[in-house]
Amino acid sequence: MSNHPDFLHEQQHLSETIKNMQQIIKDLENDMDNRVHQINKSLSTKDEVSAYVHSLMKSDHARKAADIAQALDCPYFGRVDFREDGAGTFDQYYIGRTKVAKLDIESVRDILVFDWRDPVSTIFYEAQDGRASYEVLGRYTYTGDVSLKRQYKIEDRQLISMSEDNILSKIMSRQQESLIADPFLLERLLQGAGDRLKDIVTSIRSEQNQIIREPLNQVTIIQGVAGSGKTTIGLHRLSYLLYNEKLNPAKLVIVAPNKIFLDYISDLLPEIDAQDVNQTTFPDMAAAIMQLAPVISHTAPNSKELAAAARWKGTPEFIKVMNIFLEKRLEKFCLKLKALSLFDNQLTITREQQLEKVLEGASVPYNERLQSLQKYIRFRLKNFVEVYEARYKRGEAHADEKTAARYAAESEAFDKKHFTKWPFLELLPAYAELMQDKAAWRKVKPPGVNVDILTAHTLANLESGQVDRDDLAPLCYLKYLLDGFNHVERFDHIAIDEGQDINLLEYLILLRLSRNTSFTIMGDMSQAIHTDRGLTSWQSLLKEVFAEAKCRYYEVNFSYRSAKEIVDLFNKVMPADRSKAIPVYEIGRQPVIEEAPTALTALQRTIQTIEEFQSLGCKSIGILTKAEADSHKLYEGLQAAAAQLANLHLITSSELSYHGGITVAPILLAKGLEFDGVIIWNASDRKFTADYQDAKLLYVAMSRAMYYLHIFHQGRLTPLLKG
Ligand SMILES: Nc1ncnc2c1ncn2[C@@H]1O[C@H](COP(=O)(O)OP(=O)(O)OP(=O)(O)O)[C@@H](O)[C@H]1O
Repeated sequence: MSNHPDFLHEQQHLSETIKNMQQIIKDLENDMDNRVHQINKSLSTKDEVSAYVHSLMKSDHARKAADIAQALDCPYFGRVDFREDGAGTFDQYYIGRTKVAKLDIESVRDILVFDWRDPVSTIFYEAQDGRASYEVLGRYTYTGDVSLKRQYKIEDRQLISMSEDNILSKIMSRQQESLIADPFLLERLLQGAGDRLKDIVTSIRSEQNQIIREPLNQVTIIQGVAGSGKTTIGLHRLSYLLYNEKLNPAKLVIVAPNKIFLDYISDLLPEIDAQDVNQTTFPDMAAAIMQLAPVISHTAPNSKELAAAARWKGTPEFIKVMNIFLEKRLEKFCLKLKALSLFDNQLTITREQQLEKVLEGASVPYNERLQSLQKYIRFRLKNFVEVYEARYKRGEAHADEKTAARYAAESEAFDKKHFTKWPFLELLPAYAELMQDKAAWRKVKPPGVNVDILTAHTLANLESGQVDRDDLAPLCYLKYLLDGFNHVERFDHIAIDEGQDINLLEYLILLRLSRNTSFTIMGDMSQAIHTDRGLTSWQSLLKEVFAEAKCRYYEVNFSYRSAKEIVDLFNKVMPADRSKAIPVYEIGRQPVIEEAPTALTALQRTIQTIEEFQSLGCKSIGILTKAEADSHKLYEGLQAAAAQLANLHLITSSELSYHGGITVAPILLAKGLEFDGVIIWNASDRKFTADYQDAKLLYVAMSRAMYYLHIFHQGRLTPLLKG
């Protein structure tokens, strides 16, 4: 560190860089001033000048100057020395959060600091064993030797420490050795959870870097164990794509599981220049697609039959029922079509002509087919009336004013009457009708689903003015079949977090919103804890939705969140065939499993454990329950029994923001979040049976903890934690 032989040299380099940066800021500002000066002469009015100045301030120069000024405190965090094969000397590349370059770049030396997203920076993240390569524009590859990879800690423009440790190879090869090989990574991992997710640009691992830099127009799937950095990598990937592909952030969207999660990632996005990317949840997206916002009932299915029905509603099989229903509707309409004869039989629109309009085009939405015929008929009528009027105005024989007026009235009357009974379909009534179309259901026969229960439940819901969460996907798809998606925005890239909880039908909808089948999907099949929705495997997604697409599948198994002691315990909960998480650091304190004989003792011990965690330095503590109702009760209990606990919050399905501090939450809603310490309220055998579903829930709960984990059980301990 400070006794490193190069420390002084690096200190000098840092102060020179800072001086140069200040000069660059001045140059950029002077350049802007000069331009204003020049333009002052050529623009005539004050308004024109101020409009120009305004646009200049928003220009690249102004943004660059602001970015560089912001980077002055810590211009870079790494350096890599690289010599391209065939070249004579090693070049030094300093890597930071923002590119710092002179106004006129003549050689690579004029770039003082490379942005972490620049192609060359990949060497810093991936250099191993003295060789590395990077690719530019997906076409040119540069390979060569790396003689040095250095990491710096710089604060307030001062070099605090530096290190040349390259960890990943050590982590991978270590078995019995110490887990911690990289002091910078360790320091970062021990910083604590804080209130929100943080950026990792200074410590991106090689395996993560590869995923971040995958090409844009493909489906990139990241399957990763709990805490492996999926969310973090996915969001850094968006930043990378925005920077390198020059995308418009408004054309990117993050689909997250809930609003709390969006709040949780909200600090990270501006840090990596991705704050303008759209952020949404599937229900919000669905409201925009459906152009209505029905009340969504959030109660989970209360019987096996309803759970099976809810699951089935998310499969592409449902589209078959919709298609049969709509085809029948269309057929009935077509059968009723008759030739039209108007204006003293001078205008005839044959049945064939009408059929041609209705059946034109392969994938035209149902309502659009009817509209297209309606437009055609209206056009023919209007055209006839206008031509007749023109004829009489020109004084042609057999055309007179009175008849022209009669024809105009006939046309108007026809228009008023003819279309009134046409079977245009509105979304919710159509969905209700579909539920009652027994013949369509008979044709499809959903396997393992009791159709009577499914349809009766859905109809009862619709009658009471609400729909289930699981109806959103079929409703969106029905909207697509009825009216198309022209009213909805298309995206250049869609990033989905907790992708295992999105079902196939939802994916098919998202696919229709994507311009180039460009997706980043992050998820963990071991965390698929919804009984009524989600994927059964990534393979099914690849086969049923992305069969035509270019796909890249990654598995990440290092767990950066939880200390080894916690990872070892949550690994045990999962069935043997599931990928195990590999820890990267340990803290020397085992998780505690403790019986609390009564709910009252559990409450008292929970309060003591919170205080103990706080005395150990925990800033964020999660107290997790299996059911949402238990969270409510516990929260009230804590408020009543421990008024001294400051910053205590309850997360519920209707809560929109995450506050940090002490959080009481049902496991389902704590998904994706992390805490310095976690208390599991009751891991008894009655709450968590040996069932796989319960194992996944417990796995999610335990893996929210970074350093400390305390598990209470009222009654016998769950078999999942025994032995
Ligand atoms: N390369 C890294 N350097 C430092 N910290 C990292 C790195 N990768 C991941 N982390 C940290 O690991 C923690 C877990 O990351 P993240 O929440 O993205 O994981 P996840 O796989 O999405 O988790 P889960 O599926 O359990 O919700 C975060 O605190 C993140 O900052």
